[in-house]
Amino acid sequence: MSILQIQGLYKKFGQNNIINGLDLEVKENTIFGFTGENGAGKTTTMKMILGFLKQDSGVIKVCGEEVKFGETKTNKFIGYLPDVPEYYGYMTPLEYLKLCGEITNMKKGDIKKKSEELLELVELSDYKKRKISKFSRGMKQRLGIAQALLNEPKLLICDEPTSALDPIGRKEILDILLKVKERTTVIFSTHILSDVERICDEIAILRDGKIALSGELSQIKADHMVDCLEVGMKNKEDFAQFLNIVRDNQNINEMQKSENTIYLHSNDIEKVQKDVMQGLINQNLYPVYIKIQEPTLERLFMEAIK
Ligand SMILES: Nc1ncnc2c1ncn2[C@@H]1O[C@H](COP(=O)(O)OP(=O)(O)OP(=O)(O)O)[C@@H](O)[C@H]1O
Repeated sequence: MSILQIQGLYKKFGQNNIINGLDLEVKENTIFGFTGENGAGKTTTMKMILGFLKQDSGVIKVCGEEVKFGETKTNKFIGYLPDVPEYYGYMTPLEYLKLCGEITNMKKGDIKKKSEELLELVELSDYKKRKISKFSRGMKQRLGIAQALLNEPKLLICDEPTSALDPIGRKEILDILLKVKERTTVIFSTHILSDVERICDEIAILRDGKIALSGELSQIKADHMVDCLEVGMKNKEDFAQFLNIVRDNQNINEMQKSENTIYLHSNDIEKVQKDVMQGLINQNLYPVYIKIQEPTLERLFMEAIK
């Protein structure tokens, strides 16, 4: 089932077409990486999904219900983590979550139970009675995730949750989002492609106000296989013997070597793969691995935004 559907979305600021015919679909229980260059319009799109900003035209549906600007009806399905969450620094996480629960009319008993459970999930249980003003940025982001999950949303929208964090803080957030996937769908906007590669099942790359590339990350990679076969050999001796197999292959355009690994480039990579396998069998040689290289997300991104 689709949690989010966007069709023909347009948004101008002055004379600038920021969102220009955007179509998007996010399936249930995925982590969806929404990426694009700085200023591509990611935050603008999210604000329209939340009904905070009015689109010029187009339809946005969350859990099948149409989003209407200024109305918060569809936001009952959504938990939102802004890029820089704001807090009352004098409060503790427990007090803050209690306040959020009361504002949204949760039952008293539920607030307490849910707060404890979520603080455990985001690994802040040991800090639940400390003042938020003393928290690091990463801890504030983690508390933001707990807050966004308080009402058990069907969709969690995170706007650049890792951008301002160091590698440890980033890993903590990514690990939490992976755990969160069991209970909700996550849209994760970022321009940090390695983060997308680490946790996202599906991606969309925004370019010129519309989607330049989207789909399952593994499928996109499979569709954009690089014309390069990578073969790893056990040791120098096997590597030298392997070189004799490929040295005179007319289908190989270029060879690169690194330690006991060789990269074979060709316009007919399947033919080279067959020749290499046959050669290995004939010579009774066993590679450590042999694979057609996958493109990196960075390469796909650069191609998509060209
Ligand atoms: N209220 C506004 N008025 C005028 N222009 C705006 C407004 N909000 C955003 N913009 C412009 O729209 C474009 C898209 O901005 P947006 O913040 O959506 O991009 P983004 O993809 O989230 O970028 P970043 O990764 O830098 O956060 C930018 O050029 C921005 O300056």
